[in-house]
Amino acid sequence: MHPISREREILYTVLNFVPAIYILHRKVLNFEGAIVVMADSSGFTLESVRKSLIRQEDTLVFNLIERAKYPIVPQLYDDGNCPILPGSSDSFLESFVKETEAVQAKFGRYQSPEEHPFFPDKLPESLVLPPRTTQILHSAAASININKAIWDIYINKVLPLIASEGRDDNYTSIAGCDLQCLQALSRRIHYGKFVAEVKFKDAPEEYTPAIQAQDRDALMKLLTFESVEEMVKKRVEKKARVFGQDVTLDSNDSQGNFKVNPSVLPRLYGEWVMPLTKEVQVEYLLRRLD
Ligand SMILES: C=C(O[C@@H]1C=C(C(=O)O)C=C[C@H]1O)C(=O)O
Repeated sequence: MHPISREREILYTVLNFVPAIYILHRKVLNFEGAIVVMADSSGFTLESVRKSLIRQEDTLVFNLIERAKYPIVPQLYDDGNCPILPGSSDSFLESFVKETEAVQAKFGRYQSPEEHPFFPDKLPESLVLPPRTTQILHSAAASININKAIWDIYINKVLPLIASEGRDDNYTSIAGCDLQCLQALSRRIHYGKFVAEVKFKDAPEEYTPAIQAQDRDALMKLLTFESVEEMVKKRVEKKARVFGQDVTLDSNDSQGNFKVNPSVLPRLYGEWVMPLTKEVQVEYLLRRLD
């Protein structure tokens, strides 16, 4: 055995303590969970928030188009009934999402206040240092996660609108598409926290009495803009037409063939995405003065 030098010994001792120093640093500075932060609050306006929601429409429409390539394969969604996942009481998709979230948690995904896990229990600690950002949201934002409802709606209502039952052995590719859709829906709907914060900041005198009275209906009325919602529905239908057409070198593309029926999009937004976004807004506002 080579005798190790005094310098090396010191170095090894320090390295041994690195994980402990890191954890201590996170606890002391209260970075645990890194809930409510953003790069810079100066550009945080209702306009910038709406711009983000518009860009997120593109993501969601593209992800639905990708998912529509595949059928609905029941073995992916039935608990404990997956022929290639013996011994698991979860469905293939649940297992896939849990394991993927664990990896992404380690790489800091849930340090972002825009991201919410579907299976928050027992997620591993992040290995990544939290970003150095400014706090935008009230700390109560961290307690709002409606992914259970989003999961149920996606599997039971949305999927049947864009695909039908069939056989396909590409389980992992299909589950990957499902995860993309679920994450895009979750990000869009929970973005309601930012919408609510900017609306509150713009008019605290209007929102405060309704918050103090814990009046959900009054809050819902204050934050709803029907004309904006109508525009959103028209725009997402158009996006499904434009993004989902068959592109050829002929002059008249598509001929009415779309990868996702464009009428699904206004329905998705009108029945689920916007109502849930508003639900998140109300939940956030109810806690805004805690
Ligand atoms: C997001 C907003 O708040 C509400 C929710 C909307 C949505 O989810 O797209 C649209 C209009 C509002 O009724 C907004 O005002 O932009």
